Amino acid sequence: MKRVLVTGSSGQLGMTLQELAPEYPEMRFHFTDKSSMDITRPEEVSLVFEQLKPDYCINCAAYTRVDQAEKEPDAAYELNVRGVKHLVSACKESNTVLIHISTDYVFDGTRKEGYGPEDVPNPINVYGKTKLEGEQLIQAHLDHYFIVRTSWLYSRKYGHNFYKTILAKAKAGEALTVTDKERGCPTDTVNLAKYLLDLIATRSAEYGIKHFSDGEPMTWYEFAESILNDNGYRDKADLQRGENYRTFAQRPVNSVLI
Ligand SMILES: NC(=O)C1=CN([C@@H]2O[C@H](COP(=O)(O)OP(=O)(O)OC[C@H]3O[C@@H](n4cnc5c(N)ncnc54)[C@H](OP(=O)(O)O)[C@@H]3O)[C@@H](O)[C@H]2O)C=CC1
Ligand SMILES: Cc1cn([C@H]2C[C@H](O)[C@@H](COP(=O)(O)OP(=O)(O)O[C@H]3O[C@@H](C)C(=O)[C@@H](O)[C@H]3O)O2)c(=O)[nH]c1=O
Repeated sequence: MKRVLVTGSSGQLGMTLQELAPEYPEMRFHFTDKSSMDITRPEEVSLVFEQLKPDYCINCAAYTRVDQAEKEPDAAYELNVRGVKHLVSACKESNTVLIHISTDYVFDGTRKEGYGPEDVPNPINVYGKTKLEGEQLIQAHLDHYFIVRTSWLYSRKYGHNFYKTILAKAKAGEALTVTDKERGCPTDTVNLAKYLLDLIATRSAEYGIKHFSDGEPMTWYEFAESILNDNGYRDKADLQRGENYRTFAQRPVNSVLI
């Protein structure tokens, strides 16, 4: 029986893992959120690790507000770098395999082709910079880890994401203007969660950096179109291509993961 500790369990990926957990009876899960294990508090992290002695820790806790991170970089750093540092120390102490989730936004997006795990990151916004620093800490201090970079993550059910924003706006009858200048691969949290749990179940993958997405490159505009189509709103909604939507952070033009 593998003991699996999950952090940030009330986020969209964490909630999806909770939903899928019964399908993996060979694992004993311990789901934590900010109130039961705040990853920025080293003493809380140590205590949970000492009590649980997890074989694996899936880190779903993160600062994910890309625009807001430009205004409060320290808050993003606290969670995505310092929080990760505390997890790294605890994993080292308890001999726990860390499964950490990272992002396509570690790349600058200037390549024409997709980005593979060996490509050199060069983040262009605060969120991406803090996520890259988190990755680097893990690589520097742990031998037994998976850094799984994913992209354009969405859950139809849980949390805040582009999918739910677009659908809510369409349902409210709001006009939608969506950029077609950025390209990436949307990823359903259900598919990512299965990939992560299968890493544990099969124990066949080599440690290191992995890329996981649903593998279908598109622009945000095309993603909005497909969301509306899937939900029967394509004809009813007013969807335009355009750059009117106000953002603070720069985003990679091409962040397709391969
Ligand atoms: N969303 C996306 O499009 C993408 C996400 N990723 C990565 O995937 C991972 C999961 O993302 P996602 O599920 O979307 O993120 P969410 O923002 O949905 O969830 C993050 C969770 O972390 C929790 N959290 C915040 N502060 C702390 C803390 N101090 N200690 C413990 N938990 C805390 C949040 O709780 P609360 O809400 O109470 O603050 C929230 O439940 C992240 O590493 C993210 O960087 C990668 C690519 C794309
Ligand atoms: C909602 C909306 C967004 N946009 C644009 C803004 C931006 O360029 C792009 C995506 O918008 P969002 O702000 O919803 O998504 P964003 O927060 O950039 O999503 C990112 O989140 C982090 C956590 C990741 O790790 C990334 O993989 C990626 O999923 O679409 C529009 O043009 N119109 C709209 O109505």
